[in-house]
Amino acid sequence: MSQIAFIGGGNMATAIIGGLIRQGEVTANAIRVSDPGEQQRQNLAQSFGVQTFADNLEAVSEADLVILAVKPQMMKTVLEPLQATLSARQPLIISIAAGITLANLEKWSGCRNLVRCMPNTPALLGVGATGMVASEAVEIEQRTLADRLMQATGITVWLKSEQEIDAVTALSGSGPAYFFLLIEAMIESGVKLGLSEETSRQLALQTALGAGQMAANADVGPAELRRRVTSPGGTTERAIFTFEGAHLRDIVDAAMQAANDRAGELNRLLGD
Ligand SMILES: NC(=O)C1=CN([C@@H]2O[C@H](COP(=O)(O)OP(=O)(O)OC[C@H]3O[C@@H](n4cnc5c(N)ncnc54)[C@H](OP(=O)(O)O)[C@@H]3O)[C@@H](O)[C@H]2O)C=CC1
Ligand SMILES: O=C(O)[C@@H]1CCC=N1
Repeated sequence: MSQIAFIGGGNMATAIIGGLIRQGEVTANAIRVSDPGEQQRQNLAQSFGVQTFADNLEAVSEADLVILAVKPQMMKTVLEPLQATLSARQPLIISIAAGITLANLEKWSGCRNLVRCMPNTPALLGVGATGMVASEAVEIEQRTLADRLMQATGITVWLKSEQEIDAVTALSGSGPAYFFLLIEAMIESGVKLGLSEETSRQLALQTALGAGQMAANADVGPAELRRRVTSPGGTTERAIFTFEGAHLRDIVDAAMQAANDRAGELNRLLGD
């Protein structure tokens, strides 16, 4: 592959570029990033040695693969001025934007070879999770290429249909924030119970890490792992009873439904 262009050099682009370079999947001089922020461009150039541009057209002009990493609300505005160049070159396009459908991406870019991905921020550490779906025109070699690129940031899962990607956004795309919220709340409660901020933070973070690693590596499911912590008549039982009494599962369900619905709205807001 000769050149990869990133349109938008923010949080997720940085995470993916970091993964690609760390894994040796792509060399820095094959990566071109466009972003309006001068500071952002400088940071990317300094951290990774990639080529940066203020002008999107310059970034995509020689690219065989274009990764769209701007906010969903910007997508139409960003793609329409690039349409003539993109439709003439027909690069593989990978969009990581929440909500924006393959149909709209095709309409605005003039490209048929499209992959929609939903990564998440742990991609920064190589432990990301990405859901993926491709348009019908995408050839097997292009699917393999997209898969290899995203695997540089963690695991990939190919979805049965595009309809599933909003659910992936609600689960793993936004999901890190749910766990961070729980960690924040646990730290605050630890302090209320008399621990120092530092002790509470240290213990909450290590507990999150340990629980995540156990859940990922155990040969039993999370319900059984929870049961093993919960001594009959003990402390965990009281805490879980409190969570269930406050309908934690319904709260999680409502939150994920809201995230899923918002993904659809982000696409509809941009209209045709
Ligand atoms: N953050 C996350 O956890 C995840 C995000 N995503 C998706 O990734 C995409 C990017 O999100 P994220 O990285 O968080 O957002 P960021 O705001 O960090 O990155 C977007 C970047 O695009 C730049 N930008 C704005 N306008 C243009 C333009 N016209 N041309 C080129 N670049 C432009 C922004 O610059 P400036 O800031 O100056 O406007 C910014 O640096 C979104 O579509 C989001 O849905 C997907 C999965 C997870
Ligand atoms: O909040 C958002 O819209 C993006 C998509 C998934 C995570 N962050």
